[in-house]
Amino acid sequence: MSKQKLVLIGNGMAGVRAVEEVLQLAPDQFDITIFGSEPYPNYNRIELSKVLQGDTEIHDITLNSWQWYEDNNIKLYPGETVLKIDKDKQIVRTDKGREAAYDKLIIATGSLPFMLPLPGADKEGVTAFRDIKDCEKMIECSNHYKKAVVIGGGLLGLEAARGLLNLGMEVDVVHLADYLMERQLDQTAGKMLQKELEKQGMNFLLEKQSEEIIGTDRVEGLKFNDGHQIEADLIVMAVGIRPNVSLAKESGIPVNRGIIVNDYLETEVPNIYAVGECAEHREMVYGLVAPLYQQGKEMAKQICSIEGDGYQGSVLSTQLKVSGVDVFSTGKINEDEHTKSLKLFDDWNGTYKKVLVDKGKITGAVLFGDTSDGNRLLSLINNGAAIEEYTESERSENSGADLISSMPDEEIICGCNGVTKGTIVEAINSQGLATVEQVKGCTNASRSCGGCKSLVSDLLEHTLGDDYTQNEKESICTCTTLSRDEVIEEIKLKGLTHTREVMNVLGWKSEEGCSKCKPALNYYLGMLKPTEYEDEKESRFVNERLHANIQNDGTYSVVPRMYGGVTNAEDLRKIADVADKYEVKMIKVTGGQRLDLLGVKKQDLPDIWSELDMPSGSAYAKGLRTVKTCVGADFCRFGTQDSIGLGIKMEKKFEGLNTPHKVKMSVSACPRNCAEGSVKDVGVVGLDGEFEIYVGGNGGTHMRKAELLYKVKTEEEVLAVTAAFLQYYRESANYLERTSAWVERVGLDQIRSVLDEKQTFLELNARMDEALSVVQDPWKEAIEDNRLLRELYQNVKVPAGTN
Ligand SMILES: Cc1cc2nc3c(=O)[nH]c(=O)nc-3n(C[C@H](O)[C@H](O)[C@H](O)COP(=O)(O)OP(=O)(O)OC[C@H]3O[C@@H](n4cnc5c(N)ncnc54)[C@H](O)[C@@H]3O)c2cc1C
Ligand SMILES: NC(=O)c1ccc[n+]([C@@H]2O[C@H](COP(=O)([O-])OP(=O)(O)OC[C@H]3O[C@@H](n4cnc5c(N)ncnc54)[C@H](O)[C@@H]3O)[C@@H](O)[C@H]2O)c1
Ligand code: SF4
Ligand code: FES
Repeated sequence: MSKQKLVLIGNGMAGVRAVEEVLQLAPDQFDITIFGSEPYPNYNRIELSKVLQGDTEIHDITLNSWQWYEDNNIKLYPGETVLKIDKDKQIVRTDKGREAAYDKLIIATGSLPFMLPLPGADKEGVTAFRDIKDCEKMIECSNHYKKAVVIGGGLLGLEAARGLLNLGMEVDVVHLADYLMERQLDQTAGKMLQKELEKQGMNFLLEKQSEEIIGTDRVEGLKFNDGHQIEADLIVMAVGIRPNVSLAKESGIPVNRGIIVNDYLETEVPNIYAVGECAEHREMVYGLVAPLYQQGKEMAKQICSIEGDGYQGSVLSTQLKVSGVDVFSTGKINEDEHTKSLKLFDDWNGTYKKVLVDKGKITGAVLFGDTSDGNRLLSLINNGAAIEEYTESERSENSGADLISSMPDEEIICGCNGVTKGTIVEAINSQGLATVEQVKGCTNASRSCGGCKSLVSDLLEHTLGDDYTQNEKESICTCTTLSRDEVIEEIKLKGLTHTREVMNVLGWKSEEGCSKCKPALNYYLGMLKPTEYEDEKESRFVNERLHANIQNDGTYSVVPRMYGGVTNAEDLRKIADVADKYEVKMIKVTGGQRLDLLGVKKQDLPDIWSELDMPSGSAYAKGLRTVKTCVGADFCRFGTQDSIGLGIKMEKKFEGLNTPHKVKMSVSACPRNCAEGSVKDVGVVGLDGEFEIYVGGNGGTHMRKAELLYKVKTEEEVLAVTAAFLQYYRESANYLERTSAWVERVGLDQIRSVLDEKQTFLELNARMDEALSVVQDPWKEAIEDNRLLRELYQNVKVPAGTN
């Protein structure tokens, strides 16, 4: 029998999850086709907040890889929009002129951000916050501008505001109501939240009605209806969303606020279903994933002709994803004439709890400061529990393992995916799961907002007991269940030599690997066998492949090496000549004391490197970037040491070294520390007759002050300690883990105990020397190798004199 054709319009979170449900129920029943306007595979929209806040990167938020579509024989048309549904012929038509016939059609077109129709809203610098494109726009803007205004003090607006603060912008939040998140919180919690966020640096303008966006081409300010106005370089509108129903409406499918569906997510047109934010069920339209995933589950049963109870509507719960602030609300949030409430307000500790009760039953809750009871209250509401069930057990006093052990099996651990304690424990026991990542793969718990990760971890600990710590590991990516340590062990044991071989032999789920594991494996293989391993350039991130940082306008930056931040007339002349000849847009002195040629065209890169005839400054590399130096004893009256000389020696020694993440160093010649050693991976500070070596500092988003590792007497000792420290870091850190995170995780005592062992110290130095023995200047290597040039820089002229 030929398969039925299932077509999905909208390659987003709700639609693709529904397809996953269908595949689970009936893997062979359908030929599946998916159309998605966005040019990506299905990604975790929720994590855009974390991308903006700097906690994760865009390439890490994919939910279903390209490979997943292939593995499930799904025809995916990314970047293709369905314009018409012909419900009589059962065909959809796209903007690329494609037609696809369906037996069953799912509409999952999501929502559109609501943009206030203010005069000036079309100016450059005004954006929504809905997709990857918006997120990139804000990140890009933060590189050039200072002042951000977020309109809307709801969940989205506050998460955007936190992200923009992290990106170094000043942030005003403009809100219509008299307290924040008035749709999710009561006034007490809303005001507590405001205080907390003000402490974090946000500025609030409440009860403000925006009237006009000011500026010429680009936004310059925002004006209110009371005449007051504020400056703005960026305006983010986060004032709610509207179901994206135009396609359905124009195709004659009945629509109210959303596309009208019954309990089985069927529209009024035969064989057409709607799910997600575009669907309206019992007059409700939802904007959170938990209800959308419940809808998908019920719809999948119906599509696969499996009897089910149908979707009955959802009790909502929300949690703000801003670090340092715990807020939770569920169900009803404000009292009325039918409700009574239990309230606990602790001004001293900054916690607030309100539980609403209607006819003896719990109907809602608002929690601030301590949200550990959140999921339990949600479960109690869902089960129609009486308030006594909550008050009689004082579980919120407990934490971690105690909290977990007192939970009944039916309590929800992951609100987004509706996964209970019982389901997770069953999966851990029956499938031998040992990590949060594996629980996620098996049950979906923690796959969406990630807010339940610590509960899942507690549950693993509770279920596995002593085995947990031994087993706890995070797999290096979703292509494998193996952790970094296990992969490295297997590479050594089995003598594996190439990334492909590692993936094959170790049973990678995806033959090609992914953007997370490929560069990591390439690094680990190179680190383990520096003299034998041939770097797989295609596995590296684009900047490292091209040896230049790509800029927001598609041009590149060129940073030649200037050891210790010292230059001379000859090098400056070459830089000036190149800048003139290739019309370099800007020459900028970097924070690491280098000269950065900005705005270089890709095809000019090899010529520029050739004409500069200077080594690469590795400003793009996961390796040593710069050694910043102060002027030191030769010129400064406070200087006790030759900081420049030592800095140059360090840079010459470690240049070109591959490390798990970028490494920045500095040398200052006295404790005034002008080269800022406290925020460097390695910061050397000269004292009279000795040097202090500080490690693990970071001046970026995750600020960390470096810690004193050792005091030593000579420059040779500085070089040897730095080599041992960096080699230990190279060998034991996870790929993409900065020294700051690694030192924090491993602990300085452990690092010292390794380096204190004389033999180990010498061995680390020897392995470092081996790694350094194969280092080549990447620019020189590229311009001397025609094949490499053609492969990497297509359309590039090959400089004269190369082979
Ligand atoms: C920054 C941010 C943070 C969030 N945080 C949370 C959170 O913490 N918790 C939570 O529960 N929810 C959160 N949400 C909401 C959650 O992401 C959404 O509820 C969810 O993504 C909705 O899924 P959906 O599939 O209905 O819509 P979407 O994910 O928007 O997917 C719809 C897709 O359909 C495509 N499309 C539309 N029309 C067509 C067409 N004609 N042809 C082809 N393709 C089309 C769109 O381009 C889009 O890719 C957040 C949202 C944002 C923006
Ligand atoms: N952590 C989470 O769960 C999370 C995070 C982000 C987004 N989301 C979801 O994304 C969707 C969009 O979020 P949202 O915050 O935009 O929607 P929202 O409707 O929850 O909040 C919008 C806020 O903007 C305010 N507002 C409306 N008009 C305004 C105006 N003219 N000036 C100033 N303020 C105005 C409203 O008072 C409201 O508080 C929602 O469905 C939300 O649930 C959820
Ligand atoms: S760190 Fe000390 S020696 Fe170096 S420039 Fe500053 S004051 Fe002078
Ligand atoms: S609660 Fe959001 S992923 Fe579990």
